[in-house]
Parts: sequence; structure tokens; C-alpha cells
Amino acid sequence: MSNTAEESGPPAWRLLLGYVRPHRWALLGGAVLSLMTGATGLMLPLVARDLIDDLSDDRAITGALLLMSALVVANAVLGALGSYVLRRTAESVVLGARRSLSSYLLRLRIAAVDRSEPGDLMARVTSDTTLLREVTTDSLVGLGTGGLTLVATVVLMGFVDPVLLGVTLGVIALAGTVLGVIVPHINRASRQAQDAVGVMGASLERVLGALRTVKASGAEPREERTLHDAAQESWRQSVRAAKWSAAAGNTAGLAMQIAFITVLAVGGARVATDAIDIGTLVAFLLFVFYLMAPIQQVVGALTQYQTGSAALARIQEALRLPAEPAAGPVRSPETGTTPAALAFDDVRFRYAEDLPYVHHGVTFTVPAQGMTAFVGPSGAGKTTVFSLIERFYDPGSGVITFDGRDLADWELPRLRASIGYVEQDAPVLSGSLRDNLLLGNPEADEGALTRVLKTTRLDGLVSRLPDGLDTLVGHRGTKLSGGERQRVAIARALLRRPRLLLLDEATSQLDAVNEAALRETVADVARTTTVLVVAHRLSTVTMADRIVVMDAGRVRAVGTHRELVTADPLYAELAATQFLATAG
Ligand SMILES: Nc1ncnc2c1ncn2[C@@H]1O[C@H](COP(=O)(O)OP(=O)(O)OP(=O)(O)O)[C@@H](O)[C@H]1O
Repeated sequence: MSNTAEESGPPAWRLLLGYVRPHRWALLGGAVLSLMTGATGLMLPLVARDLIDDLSDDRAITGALLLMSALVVANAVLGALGSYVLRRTAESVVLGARRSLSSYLLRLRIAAVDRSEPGDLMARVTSDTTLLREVTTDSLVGLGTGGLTLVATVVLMGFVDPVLLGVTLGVIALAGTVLGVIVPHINRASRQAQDAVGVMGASLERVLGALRTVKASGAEPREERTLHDAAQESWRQSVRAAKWSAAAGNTAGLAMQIAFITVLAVGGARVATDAIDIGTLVAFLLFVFYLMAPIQQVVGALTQYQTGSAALARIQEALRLPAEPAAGPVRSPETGTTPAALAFDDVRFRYAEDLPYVHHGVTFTVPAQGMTAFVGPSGAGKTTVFSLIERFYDPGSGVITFDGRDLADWELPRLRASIGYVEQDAPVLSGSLRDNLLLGNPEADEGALTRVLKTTRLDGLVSRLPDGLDTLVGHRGTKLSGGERQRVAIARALLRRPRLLLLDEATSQLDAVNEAALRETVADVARTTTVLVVAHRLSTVTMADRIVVMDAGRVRAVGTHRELVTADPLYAELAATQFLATAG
């Protein structure tokens, strides 16, 4: 994802307000508590001045001392309560952002996922959202409460001595100009640091997703270098951000020291000329001292905001990726439904604008019920047919109809609820065997589960496993064999009781016994359901009711095995070489 997208979106503060809006009352409560904390602190110099006056006039100081003690205790209690409320609210803002972002990512269009790095998307949900925590408390509240305390302090200082206030404001204005130069640097560095965290996430996902291959290829040192480079880049940019943040913090600190010394010098001169008394000077110096906290708070808020707005830009970038419309879950399966009919009419499709067409006018019809096999050389566009039926992508032109109705007119969840899809690489998700089987139909009863386990010959495996169906299968099902993974994927699709079963046959071979059993199962299913299979085995094509021969994105022939062997030279060649080679 490019950095340029961030420029076209709404400003970061508006996005932040969007996340904060649901928690505005809690945030306001926390801010009020912080303000009250500030106010109790602000009253202390005034009471101190009274105390000094009482001392100079030989009056009792008990009242002033008691008031000061009460203020100190109130300050501590209100401060703790305020910080808890704010922190809790900030966590709620993070939660809201994580929820909306993760829901959105699940709805992403497959084309958008093709263009993204999953590891980078993960970093946006985990790492970038975390940065919103600080931006909510430190920035929003810091800017609000710090700003208000600052204004209140300045007003009070004006009452105490306007001349000394002028001196103080002069120094602060100078520091403000320097800060204006520093702050944009923090934003840039923070953005680059977060981008580097995203790159690191992507590299980690790449390596951990294929660790066996990486090890078998002896590629650890190179992959290690890529990971280290990304970590180093994140460090470099974070250090750059830290450098500018430190410069900002110290500029504010230095300004206050200068203000303190200047006030002391100018104030001392004013005391010497009797323009003000010593109590006023002490009170003013205490105000300068108290000014430090809100100023540091406002500067901290501004610097923190830069980091937060960089993270917000990355979150927003993910939220701008094309997604499918949000829709409620559909009950699956729809009981008592009939097999589906399907047709492609002159479908042209390419995966992206800058890629060549994969389908150049594909046309075929599949009646309800029975088995249709798709065959053709590698890259002919067979799997793409399935991706278009599932509406992972939409065709560039032409029409695909499901039960005579344009796919584009189907509500996506309803369409997908009618289809069972077994991908070629039979993905199995981390979790238990049961979780995997029920993924497509969590409401399937034990009876259906037992039947499907039997037809896919998984019952033997389940009875062998110590925890049976509750056995954990590991990341991507690594604890299962390739053949077992395939059978789990088929069982999962069958449990959905689909109206249309899409089976992308694995090129790797199942053992003969399991293959024969699965063939029987698929033939059985085809008696009540429409089955489409991308076939890599002769045994599959010979039992198909019709075969669609695809070549270079076109349908070149349709017929039965017997018809095609004589009528289509490509099919004859495939049957003689590719299929026979895997027929066993
Ligand atoms: N997500 C994608 N993005 C870009 N190009 C893709 C994508 N998926 C597939 N392709 C390209 O589209 C073409 C057709 O791919 P497809 O998977 O449909 O072929 P196939 O006939 O199923 O091949 P095989 O028999 O090897 O599985 C190939 O050239 C492939 O490189």
C-alpha cells in the first residue's frame, strides 16, 4: 500500500474524532477530573501567597496550612481517578478501532487481498491501533486540559502582574516558533517507523508461513537479513522520531527555565523599585513553575498526535481497500433446496488492469444436478472459473448466471451459502478437527458429522486420535497428512449440504483406496447436487457427465470422455499423458 493514499483521505484529527465519538462522555468526565486536578494545583500558589502574607503580618497560619493539605490530597485523588477514567476510555477507543478494522479486513475483496501483504494488514490491526491509546489520552485530553489549564494559569498570572506575564509570554512565543518547525518531522519519522513495522510483519508472515520450505532451501540467513533490515529501519525511524520528540520536549523545558530566570530578574528589579511586593513575586514564580506542567502536556500532546496521526493514516488506508458489502450471516445450509444450474456467457476477465486477460470469452452451461469436469493445461483458467462463481472477483464483461439469475444480483452471503468449495491446496485452519469440519456449517448435527466422516473415510483417523474430533491440527493443519487435509476439506464442504459443489482436485495423489472412496462419494453427491470439478485424474473425468476442455482462457470443446477422445486432439493428448500419468 502506498503512502500517497493518505494525502487523499480526511485529516487525521477527524478520523480520531470518529473513533472517540462513542466515548465522548467518558472522555469528557476524565477531562473534567483532570481539569479539577489542575485547578486544585493552581489554587496552591494563591494559598501559599496568603500563608506568606499571614506570616509577615504575624497572623495564625493554621487555616492556610489546612487548606493547602486538603488541596494536596484532593489533587492526588482527583488525579488518580481522572487518569483511570482516561486510560479506560483510551482502551475502549483502541477496542473500537480493532473491532471495526478486523471486521473490515474479513470483508475485503480478494482482489484487494491479492495486492496487500497479510502481515502488514495484521500490523495495522495490532500495532497501529495500539498507538491510538496514547493519542486519545495524551493528545486529545492533554490538548484540552493542558490548554485550558494553560489559559487559566495565564489569566491568573495576568491578575498577579501583567508585566511579568508579558515577559513569560514572549519567551513562550519564541519556543512555539521553534516547535512549529520540529513537529512535522515527528510525523514523517513516525509514519516511516510504522511502515517498517508493517514490512516486518509481512516478512515474518512470509517466513513463518513457509518455514519448512525456507529451512529446506537453506534460506534462513537471507530471510533473517530481510527481517533484521525491517527491524533496523523501524528502529532508525523511531529513533529519529524520538530525537525530534526530545528536541520538542526540551525546547519547552528550556523555554520555561528561561522564563523562570527572566521573571526572577525582571521581578527582582520590580520588587527593588517597589512596583510589586515579594509575595507577588513568589506567587508569580510559583505560577511559572505550575505553567511547566500544562506546557509539557500541550507539547507532549502535539508530539504524540504526530505518531497517532501516522498510525491513523495507516488504519484509514486499510479501511479504504475495496470490500464486500456488510451483510448479516445467512443460515446454512438451506434445507430442502434443489441443485443449482450455472452458465457462463462470453465472460472476459483479468485479475488486474495491468495484467493480461485470463478468460477471453468463456461460454458454457451446466444443468442442475450431475457432474461437470473442467480439464485443460496448467494456467488455462480452470480455477479462475471457480473464483468467479464464488464472486471472489467480478468478470470484466459477459454474464454468469446461477439458477438463471445474474450473479451480480445475488446477495453475496446467500450465494455463497449455496456453494461448497474445496480449494486445490485444501486449506485447514489452526484449531481442532471439529472446528475445521464445522467451519462452513456450525449447526450440523452429530449424525451428519458421523455420516460425512464415514464417506470421506476420516472416521478411522478420528478414532485413532487420542482427543478424537477435538484434536488440534496445528497451524494450517500441519499435524495432518496431505491426503487427510484434502479429505477434511471435502468433508467440510459436504457438511454444508451445498446446492453446488466446487471441487478443485488436488494434483497430488490420494492413496488408491481413499481415492476410490472419495470418487464414490462425489458420484453420490452428484446424484442430488451439481458438482463442478477441476479434474486432474482420468478416473474423475471418465465418470463425469460432461467435460469442459479449456485452453488459454477459452472453452475449446464440451462432451463426454468417449466423445472428446476422438473429437478433440488436445483432450486426447491430455488423456494420454497428463491424466494417465496420475491415474495410478
Ligand atoms: N490472484 C491472481 N492474480 C493474478 N493472476 C492470477 C491469479 N490467480 C491466477 N492467476 C493467473 O491466471 C491464470 C489462470 O490461472 P488458473 O489458476 O485459473 O489456472 P488453472 O487452469 O486452474 O491452472 P492449474 O491447472 O495449474 O491449477 C494463470 O496464468 C495464473 O498465473
